[in-house]
Amino acid sequence: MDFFNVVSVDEVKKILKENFNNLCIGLEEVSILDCLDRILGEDIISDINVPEFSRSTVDGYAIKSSDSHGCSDSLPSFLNLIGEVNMGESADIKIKSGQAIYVPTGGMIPDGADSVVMIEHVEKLDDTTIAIHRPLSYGENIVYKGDDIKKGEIILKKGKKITPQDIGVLASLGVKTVNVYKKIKFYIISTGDEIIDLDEKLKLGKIRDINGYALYSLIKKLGGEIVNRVIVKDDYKLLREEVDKALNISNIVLISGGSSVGTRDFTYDVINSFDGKGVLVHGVSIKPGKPTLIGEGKGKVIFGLPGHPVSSIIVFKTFVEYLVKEITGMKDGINKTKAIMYCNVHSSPGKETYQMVNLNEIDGKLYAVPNFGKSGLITLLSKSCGYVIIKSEEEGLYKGQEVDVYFI
Ligand SMILES: Nc1nc2c(c(=O)[nH]1)N[C@H]1C(S)=C(S)[C@@H](COP(=O)(O)OP(=O)(O)OC[C@H]3O[C@@H](n4cnc5c(N)ncnc54)[C@H](O)[C@@H]3O)O[C@H]1N2
Ligand code: MOO
Repeated sequence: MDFFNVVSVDEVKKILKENFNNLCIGLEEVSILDCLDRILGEDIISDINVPEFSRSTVDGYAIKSSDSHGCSDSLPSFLNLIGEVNMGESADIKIKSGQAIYVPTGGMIPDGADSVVMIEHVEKLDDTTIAIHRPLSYGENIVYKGDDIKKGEIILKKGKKITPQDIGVLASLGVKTVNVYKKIKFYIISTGDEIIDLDEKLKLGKIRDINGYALYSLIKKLGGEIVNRVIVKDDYKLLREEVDKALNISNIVLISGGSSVGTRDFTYDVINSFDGKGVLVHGVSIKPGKPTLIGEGKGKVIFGLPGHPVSSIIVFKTFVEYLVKEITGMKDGINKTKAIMYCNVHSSPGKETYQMVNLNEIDGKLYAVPNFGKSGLITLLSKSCGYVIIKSEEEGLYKGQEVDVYFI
């Protein structure tokens, strides 16, 4: 007998996409100094070329490269030095064949020049004559106008998680503020008569709130905002009151514990008690994490995460992160690596199994070494760097098989 109406991981993702993809969180304008790790809410299109003028990458003499062709130590090219370009100023001087102009690193390349010979490769014979001993190719030591960024180019795409180097790009364009997605507001509720907070005295039968703190940190890492973190007793009325409050001030409510079908598991009934679609998912063919609940109330998302710490974290990573990425179009780069299975691992067919692993480098090859343990043990995760996913139709993974290791 099964009290759950179990659906697959892919079905859950489909349900999330269909029901919450349009969850409106809106955009806000922030200074580029405050936009690190935020999700860009607009394409950034350059309205200038960067650089706006061709620049020298060395201290040297701007010349026509053809004037250096064929020269050597024994047969130098002699050029007429006609002036210099000042840093930060326009080079309103033009060179012809047989002429050279001094240019500092970053200085503007004068019209007519197509290369810069470094001062170490030049012999200055007098104030108006230099000798070049090695030939230069066309474009040598020059960054051309628009080489970095072209006018009209989409240089940063909507959905990108903004990095320090992106902020450098924005500065190069003279962009002072950008539109980013507002931080998704999360409300974390840990339920259970046995759960106590860190400052309470630990008595037999009680355990500390692990999930509240781990979820708090996962949300921060994901770029969300935590509006509140509370512990609520196993009491329908108290839990309903707290969720009601949460739905009014957050976008996503996370309730950990009480998601199963025990006599003191109230999350299911609480989710169904609000205006809205109520429970959409109760039970996922995933291990750990089977008793997961997902629902909608007052237009907001409610996740009932299983109480066991490993399960709640895996479910967060699998579904909450997925939803946040769907809503914001967030692309945050590579979060996995290829490795070789160190040994055989069995799974529970019919369930997508998340097997914790560590990465070990042996003879230059990266191995995924499994860590075994129960989903109630938080150290199973802290001792692991990630997990491998065994699909529900597979019976396990084989020693030597190539796998993807997802970082936690
Ligand atoms: N009859 C069945 N019982 C259970 C099933 C099942 O299929 N049939 N599934 C088991 C699985 S798998 C899990 S996971 C748990 C999930 O149950 P709940 O979500 O209702 O969680 P609780 O019963 O409240 O707690 C489970 C466990 O986790 C500890 N816990 C809860 N919250 C926290 C927290 N914030 N920090 C640290 N630890 C927490 C709690 O003390 C329990 O030990 O259901 C199984 N049962
Ligand atoms: O699935 Mo439970 O979530 O194994 O511990």
